Amino acid sequence: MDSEVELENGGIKVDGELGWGKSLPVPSVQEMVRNDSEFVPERYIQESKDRPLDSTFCPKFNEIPVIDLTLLINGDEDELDKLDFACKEWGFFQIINHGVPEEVLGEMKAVVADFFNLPLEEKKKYAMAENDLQGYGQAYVVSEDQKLDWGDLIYLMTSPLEARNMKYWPTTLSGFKEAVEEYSREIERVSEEIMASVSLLMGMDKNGLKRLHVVRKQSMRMNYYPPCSKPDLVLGVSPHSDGGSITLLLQDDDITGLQIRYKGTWLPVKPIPNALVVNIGDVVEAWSNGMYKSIEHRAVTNENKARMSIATFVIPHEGIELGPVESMMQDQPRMYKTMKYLDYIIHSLGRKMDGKAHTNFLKLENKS
Ligand SMILES: O=C(O)CCC(=O)C(=O)O
Ligand SMILES: [Fe+2]
Repeated sequence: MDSEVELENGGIKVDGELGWGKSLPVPSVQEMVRNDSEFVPERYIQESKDRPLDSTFCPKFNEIPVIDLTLLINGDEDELDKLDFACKEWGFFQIINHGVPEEVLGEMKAVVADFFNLPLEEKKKYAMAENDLQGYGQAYVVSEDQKLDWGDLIYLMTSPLEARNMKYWPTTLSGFKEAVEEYSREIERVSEEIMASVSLLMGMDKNGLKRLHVVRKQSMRMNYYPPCSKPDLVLGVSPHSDGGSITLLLQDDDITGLQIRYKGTWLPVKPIPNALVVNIGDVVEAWSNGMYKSIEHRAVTNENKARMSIATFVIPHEGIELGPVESMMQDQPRMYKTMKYLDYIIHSLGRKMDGKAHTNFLKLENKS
């Protein structure tokens, strides 16, 4: 099948290929800052309502739950209850005792830093092509006058092997491929453990979520946020929710940048060294009939220091029919439609991220 689908952003999706959308080319923020560390062009200055509030305005420093993965694996009921609460109330939690060796985390951060430290000409060899979201560049840029994020990224499909496009992998960079592969395997194990517990909580056997994916895919978005002379006016990543099933984020230990929308206010997620931040994506929100929420989040920048983060997305096969599972419709009515996941991806990728707006597409009318 190779029917073409026109995207709102002007890209063309050919069914059966991986190019699901495209993002317009934008300048490298890192390069801009290297040339002039003071200047912030108009295109990066957010409308007043979207600007990060000064952190001293944050009403209360609530902390997202911390889950001990080893306890969870050992069948600890209290930890499972904590996970249930974390998924319902927060959609976000940090995991500790996850068993990923510190060296693997360290290597991963080091190769990502090495990549962004390459000269621009070198990085451009891995630039996103037309009609592709993999590679070095930006995501969700669909018009010339939309506000831009203060960051650069490289996005790669990491698993399964056939989904990789090695032309975007900086394989000449010593140790990059090895570090990504090792980290990818570890994250796969950790995500399976989390999904096994979430499956139980959703009234399925522990392989329930695994089966629903049909084929589990994994991709990584490696973000680099240069320092910004006006951090109160820009955003590193605009508000969005993640379109996969779950996301596992590795972030710098010493710089707070990630914020989640919690009861209408933006709360910072304070890094715990060597922990992973996990969040529920749109797919689990739909499967759980809205019980577990895919929470809106964003990243802010820092005046003095660059920040890096590595988001690993677990994604089901694009051919699945996405909709609530039976066990989640016993005590409450169906809140979400059933739709082909590919149609949802095309819908989400074809527009600028606007918080959670795109997930309304998944909901039945009049259900919010
Ligand atoms: O940098 C961060 O903390 C957030 C990144 C993120 O949300 C993403 O890549 O989807
Ligand atoms: Fe995200």
